[in-house]
Formats: sequence, C-alpha cells, structure tokens
Amino acid sequence: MLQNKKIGFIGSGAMAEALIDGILKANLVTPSQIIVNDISQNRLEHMAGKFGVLTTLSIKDTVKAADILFLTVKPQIINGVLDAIAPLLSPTTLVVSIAAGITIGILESKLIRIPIVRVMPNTPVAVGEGMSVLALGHYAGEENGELVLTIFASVGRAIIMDENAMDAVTGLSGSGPGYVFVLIDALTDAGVRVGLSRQNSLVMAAQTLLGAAKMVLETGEHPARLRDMVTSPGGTAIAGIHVLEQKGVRAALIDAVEAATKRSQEMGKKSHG
Ligand SMILES: NC(=O)C1=CN([C@@H]2O[C@H](COP(=O)(O)OP(=O)(O)OC[C@H]3O[C@@H](n4cnc5c(N)ncnc54)[C@H](OP(=O)(O)O)[C@@H]3O)[C@@H](O)[C@H]2O)C=CC1
Ligand SMILES: O=C(O)[C@@H]1CCC=N1
Repeated sequence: MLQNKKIGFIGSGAMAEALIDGILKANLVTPSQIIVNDISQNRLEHMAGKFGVLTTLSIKDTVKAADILFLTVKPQIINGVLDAIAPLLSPTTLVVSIAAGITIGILESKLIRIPIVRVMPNTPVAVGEGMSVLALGHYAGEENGELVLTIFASVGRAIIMDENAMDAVTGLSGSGPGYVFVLIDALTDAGVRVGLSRQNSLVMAAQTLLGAAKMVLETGEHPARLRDMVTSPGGTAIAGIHVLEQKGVRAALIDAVEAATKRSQEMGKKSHG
C-alpha cells in the first residue's frame, strides 16, 4: 500500500521522531521513503543519524517529494506553514495534520480542495503502542482514510471518529502519556521512600501500569471489578486506595483531562483569529 510512496514531515520534533521510530520498527516503509524538514540543522542531523532518513532545510523540496505530507509543527506556527505549503502542493498530495486544536476547517481554509486527514496520536507510537484517532477532511476519500489508518494501526491502535471528539481525544489519549509518566515517576519515588532501590522501583512501577492496562484491554472487565480482585478485605490494597480517594486522585485526573480538552479548544479558536 505504501510501496514507492514518499512520506514527508514538516517539523521534526518529539512527535515526528516518535512516529518515524514506530513506522520504521513496523517495517511499514524504508528510511529512504521518509523525508524530514525542520528549521534546525541540528535536529535534521539527529534524525538522519538515528534513522537514516532523508533530511532537508527546504520546505519546498519536502512538499514536492511527498505523496503523504505530515504537518508535525506546533499549532502556534501552523498558519505560517500552511501559507508556505499551499502554493507548492499538488492536488493529490495527502496532508496529515497532527496539530492539537487545529480543525479541519482551519486546514481546508488554507489548503483549498486538498485531501486532509486530521489525527491525534500519542508518543507511545514510538514503541508500537500508540493510540491515534483520525478525522477525515471533506476532500479525503475512503482510500485516503484507509491509508492513514494503516500507518497509525501499524504503531498501535487507530480509529476513525467524528472531528467533534478531537479536543476530548487530545485531553485524554493525546496528552495522556504525560499524566501516566507523572504517575510512574511518583510511584517510583514512593518505592524509594519505602526502601526499594530506584532502579527496581521504576521497573515495578512501569510494569504494574503496563500489566494493569493489559488486563483491562484483554479481559474486557470493568476496571472497578479488576480493582475489587486486588483488594482483600482488611488488606493492604484497600488501605492504599483509601488514601487515593481521600486525596482526590480520581477527581484530579478528571480535572486534568478537562483542562487539557479546554486548552485544545482554545488553541483552535486562537488559530482561527
Ligand atoms: N508531543 C506529543 O505528545 C504530541 C504532539 N502532537 C502535536 O504534534 C505537533 C508537534 O509537537 P511536538 O513534536 O511535541 O513539538 P516539537 O516542538 O517537539 O516539534 C516541532 C518541530 O518543528 C520545528 N519547527 C518550528 N518551525 C518550523 C518551520 N517553520 N518549519 C519546519 N519545522 C519547524 C521545531 O523547531 P524549534 O524547536 O527550533 O522551534 C521543532 O523541531 C504539535 O502540533 C502537537 O500539537 C500531537 C499529539 C501528541
Ligand atoms: O501538549 C500538547 O499540546 C501536545 C498535544 C497532545 C500532547 N502534547
């Protein structure tokens, strides 16, 4: 499906790196099918050294070479990038934007009649465990959707949803690895506090999150039922959970997702103005 197709990236920061890492590990394409653009020569040298991909400081060369063009720059500068690429795009180039908050409406107002897929992925695509949600633009056909779904499904789970869900998706799965890394770091500190080595504690914390997540996905059981299986009457787990409830951890997580969702909404409004 992706044979002989060139994939371009405008912006080669954290998310482009994670995505390229994942799609190369999945053997979806070869490094010579990927061309990466950035304003920083240092970043390009890093990407060429790490992955063996083609790199260029020229946005024009990237757009001209790409069959599929990923927009992986910050939302704050996307307007300038859209203005730069609009006159260079061929009508058959498929544009994939992962910019948080940037709606298909904003993208299509600058890239007239271009097939566009908006995606909200997350950084675990780097290790084949991403969660990506796609929304199709008005000029993206079914085959465009299938192609982008194939790319993101090769690096984790990928689903197509209505664009209306995108801010909430950004608040939950797009930003979610950030919350989980904080949890893992905190659990590691906790292990150290009760006398474990930092090294052991980190592995225990991360593996515990991984195992619990896998149980939810593989058993299909409600998380509350799985939690009940851990809590022996009068035992240790319920003593710990009691503290989490007292400290409002559940409400803090709900508030965090809500705050990130609102931020995504604001970023979209600012770019429109
Ligand atoms: N990080 C994440 O977990 C996720 C990010 N996203 C989205 O992905 C996009 C990229 O995020 P992220 O990778 O974290 O951001 P980064 O800042 O790490 O990457 C953006 C890169 O683009 C470069 N850049 C800036 N201006 C230009 C330009 N005019 N042309 C080409 N390159 C340019 C930046 O250089 P410099 O740093 O020198 O400015 C930087 O290297 C954002 O829109 C974000 O919303 C979506 C899902 C998850
Ligand atoms: O923080 C951000 O804006 C990006 C979008 C989702 C995750 N990181």
